[in-house]
Amino acid sequence: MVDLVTTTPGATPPATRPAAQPVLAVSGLAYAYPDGHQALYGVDLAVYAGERVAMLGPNGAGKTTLVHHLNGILEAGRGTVHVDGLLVGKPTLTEVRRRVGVVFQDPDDQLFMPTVRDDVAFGPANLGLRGVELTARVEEALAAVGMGDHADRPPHHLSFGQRRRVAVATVLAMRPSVLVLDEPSSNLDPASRRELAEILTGLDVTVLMVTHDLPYALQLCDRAVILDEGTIVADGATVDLLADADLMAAHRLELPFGFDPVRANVARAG
Ligand SMILES: Nc1ncnc2c1ncn2[C@@H]1O[C@H](COP(=O)(O)OP(=O)(O)OP(=O)(O)O)[C@@H](O)[C@H]1O
Repeated sequence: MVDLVTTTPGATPPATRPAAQPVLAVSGLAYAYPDGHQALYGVDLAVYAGERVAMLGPNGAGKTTLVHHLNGILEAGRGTVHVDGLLVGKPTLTEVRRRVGVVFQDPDDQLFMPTVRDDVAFGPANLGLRGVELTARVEEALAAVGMGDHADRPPHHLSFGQRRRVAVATVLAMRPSVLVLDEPSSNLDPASRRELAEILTGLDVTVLMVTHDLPYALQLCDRAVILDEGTIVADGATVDLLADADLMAAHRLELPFGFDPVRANVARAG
């Protein structure tokens, strides 16, 4: 993108300088499935570098439909999606899919090679990486999710939680601009859930996380949006959204019994 503001080297940028470009910019996005079902009605969302944003919403709200637009699995009916300023569409699909790493709910949708190493190498090898460069990329991604010791195992010999971590590594190996996670805590036992949270908070990557696990959203994401009936109905600090009982009830969002988001947020910050 061309920066139209010129500055003297070393000088403070003028106040008129445009705000940072969002990593992910969704504008007026609407989509109807081929059977005519309207799943999205004009979604606007901007996610900035370094943010971790939770996307909340009841069943059928349109969350998965929205995610499928972020890397071009679905084509926008109306509106646009930009990734790093790049318009998502047929001409940009390869680059968009490198920049938007989607980790699906079921790791078995993502792992299909004989070994963990082969699975993690698959994406970067398709980008043309070979030899030591490819090996280094795979090792870096596996180390990031604590699976370096499992590189030569067949993915189907791993536990579900381990397979989910490898699925995250397959995406990290592409060095994406944004990591999109669909229900990352589903089917994990409490220890695996906690370990994945530690991994995700330790990564230096922008995250958009779709989840029904509201405590997990609070633990991992300072900001949350609520999508309902195909539109974004709230966007703000996760703790504020979760503490708004009327908002939560209006969108069929329920906290676990006894969970106090304000207290949990204080404990998290401390
Ligand atoms: N292939 C399809 N054809 C027609 N309608 C669909 C299709 N897939 C999803 N829908 C409809 O689009 C709407 C949004 O579905 P979507 O899967 O995006 O919701 P969601 O928020 O991800 O739900 P959940 O929390 O249950 O995963 C729903 O009403 C759903 O029935």
